[in-house]
Amino acid sequence: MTPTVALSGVFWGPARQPDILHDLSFAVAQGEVLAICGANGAGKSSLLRLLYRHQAPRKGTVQLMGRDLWQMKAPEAARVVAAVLQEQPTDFALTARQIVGLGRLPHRKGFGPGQTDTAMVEASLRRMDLTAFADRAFGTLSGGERQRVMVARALAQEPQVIVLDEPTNHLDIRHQLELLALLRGLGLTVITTLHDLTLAAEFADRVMILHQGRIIADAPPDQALSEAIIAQAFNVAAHVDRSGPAPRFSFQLHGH
Ligand SMILES: Nc1ncnc2c1ncn2[C@@H]1O[C@H](COP(=O)(O)OP(=O)(O)OP(=O)(O)O)[C@@H](O)[C@H]1O
Repeated sequence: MTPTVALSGVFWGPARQPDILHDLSFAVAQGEVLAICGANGAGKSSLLRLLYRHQAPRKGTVQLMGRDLWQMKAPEAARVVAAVLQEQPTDFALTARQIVGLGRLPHRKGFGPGQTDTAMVEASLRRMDLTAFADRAFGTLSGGERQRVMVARALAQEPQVIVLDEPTNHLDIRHQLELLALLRGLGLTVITTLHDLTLAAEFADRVMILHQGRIIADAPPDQALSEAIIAQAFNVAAHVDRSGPAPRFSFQLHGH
């Protein structure tokens, strides 16, 4: 089966500067949940930007559903891949419902929203437990509520792939677990960065570890999140206790 997302020999760097991402090759199957972990500056957000067609690779190819992402027009790519990002470049005066409605733009044919658009927006609001906040201005919502609006907007986009940058930031424990369970339950291909290794271990089918722009592990969580790999990626001494139902990670600075 054609993978949903496939990168082959991808290099990327800012204009006139050296490469930041080096020779990335991997494929993600339909419905797979991939967590990308790594230290600050490892290249996680840069990699995500290649997946939602924000920046083109310097070398190599990024394919969606077997097609080169850069051969697609932007709205076509937006019908396949939705992104939930840290920065929220939205008008704070818009209501939550209006922001979720922006997710329908790649699907709209006529001028105004049709019945399907309205139904999708309402379903996405309900799914993210946002019905009570639907008419509030985005700027008046808490950080966690805003994050849920951004996820609802991505759901309204009806994508096949959802790309998320640290989606659990700002969320309390219950909403973190709920969001990750919901993402798993969608049956979509999910590619997300996660700083929390415990959440990555519990939630992802596969964990990719980036270190200085290179993939140093790409495997099921118990293999990718080994003490040796964590030590290399984060420059700390790591201990993984696998005696319980879920792995427990503890860390120490070297020499302490
Ligand atoms: N447009 C750019 N111009 C210059 N440097 C950039 C640019 N984009 C990214 N970088 C640099 O590339 C490196 C990787 O950045 P990136 O944001 O991808 O890391 P990250 O793994 O997401 O980090 P964090 O965990 O801190 O969010 C960093 O050193 C960053 O400063």
